[in-house]
This record gives sequence, structure tokens and C-alpha cells, in this order.
Amino acid sequence: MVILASASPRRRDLLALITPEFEVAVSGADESCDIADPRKMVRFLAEKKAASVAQDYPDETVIGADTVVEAGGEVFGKPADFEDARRMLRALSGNVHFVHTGVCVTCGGRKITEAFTTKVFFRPLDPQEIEEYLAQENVMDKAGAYAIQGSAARFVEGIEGCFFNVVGLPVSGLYGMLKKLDQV
Ligand SMILES: Cc1cn([C@H]2C[C@H](O)[C@@H](COP(=O)(O)OP(=O)(O)OP(=O)(O)O)O2)c(=O)[nH]c1=O
Repeated sequence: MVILASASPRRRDLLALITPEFEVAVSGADESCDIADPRKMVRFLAEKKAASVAQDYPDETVIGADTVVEAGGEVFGKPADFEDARRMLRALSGNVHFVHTGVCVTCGGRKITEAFTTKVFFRPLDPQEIEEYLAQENVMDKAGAYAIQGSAARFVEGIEGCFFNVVGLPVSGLYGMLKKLDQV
């Protein structure tokens, strides 16, 4: 059985594109981390989430993931509050940023961890549209304070890399990891 160690409804929908049958177990792992390098950070946190659920399901295939946004040398997780969200969107406006998702799959003592990166180009946003967007969409549970799958789509001029990685789970990358472990 495959177990998704995640409370994210987006990750649930994306994993369903790979396998129709899986269970969800929410990881109690705390997400604090003092690693500065974002790709190392997301790998570490993905491993932590998978490991905390694998304790209860040692013989199952457990998937953990973590997503952050890297912009101009800063790393953005989920915003702490509205002001933080505003600050993130202002930093992303008219700039290129990177979305990194770490994925860890554990399976009966075996473990694979990878980081996937997508480059995202935002057009310049005026302060009013940032306010309108923040009033309209719940961004508090989104890394970088936006959802590419929602109305922030209109901010995005283009991407390089996996779209689904930005939404929280690199579908083809995860498929490859599960295949290596003979789980698909
Ligand atoms: C950039 C971006 C992020 N996100 C989401 C994906 C992740 O759910 C979230 C980043 O937070 P995470 O801490 O990676 O994940 P989570 O807390 O939602 O879920 P869990 O730890 O239980 O697995 O941001 C989008 O949905 N769309 C986007 O465009």
C-alpha cells in the first residue's frame, strides 16, 4: 500500500494521477529547519515527513514532500501573515523565481530522496492587483503566497520545468522514483 504523508489536498489529487489506491496519513513532523540551501532543505523536510509516518507503517511505501520558493536569494515557505504574503508577492513581481519540491519515498528499509526545481517567470504586478489577489485567494497554506493552479495563473508568463512540481508534487519525477522501487 502507498501512503501519502501529507495534509495537502493538492498532493492528494496529484498522487491520484499515478495510483488510484493510496492512503493519507498526516505527518506530525515539525517543519522547522536551519538548512540554508533550499534544495537541501526540501529534501531534509521531505525525509522528516516520510520518516515520521513510516514509524507507524514500516512495511508500506511512504511518500513525503516539501515545497519552497526561492527568490533573489531568499527562501519563502508559507507566509506567516498577510503582511508576509504581500512582501513575498512584491518580491516575485516582475522577477524570476524557483520552486523546489523535495520528495522522499521510503519502502521497507529502502529510501530515495530527490529535489525537483521549476523556474517561474512572473510579470510585473501592480500593488492593487496584489491586494485584490490576497483578498480573493487563500494563500496562507501556499509556499511563496500564490497558487499557480488558481488565479495567480494570470501572473505567470512562463515556466521551465514541471508544472505539477510547483503545485506540490512532481508527478513524472515521483513516478520515476516509485518505479525505481518497483512500486508502480
Ligand atoms: C508555489 C505553490 C505552492 N503550493 C502549495 C503546495 C504545498 O501544499 C504548499 C507548500 O507547503 P508544504 O509545507 O510543502 O506542504 P503542506 O504543509 O501544504 O502539506 P504537508 O506538509 O502536509 O505535505 O504550497 C501550491 O499549491 N501552488 C503553488 O503555486
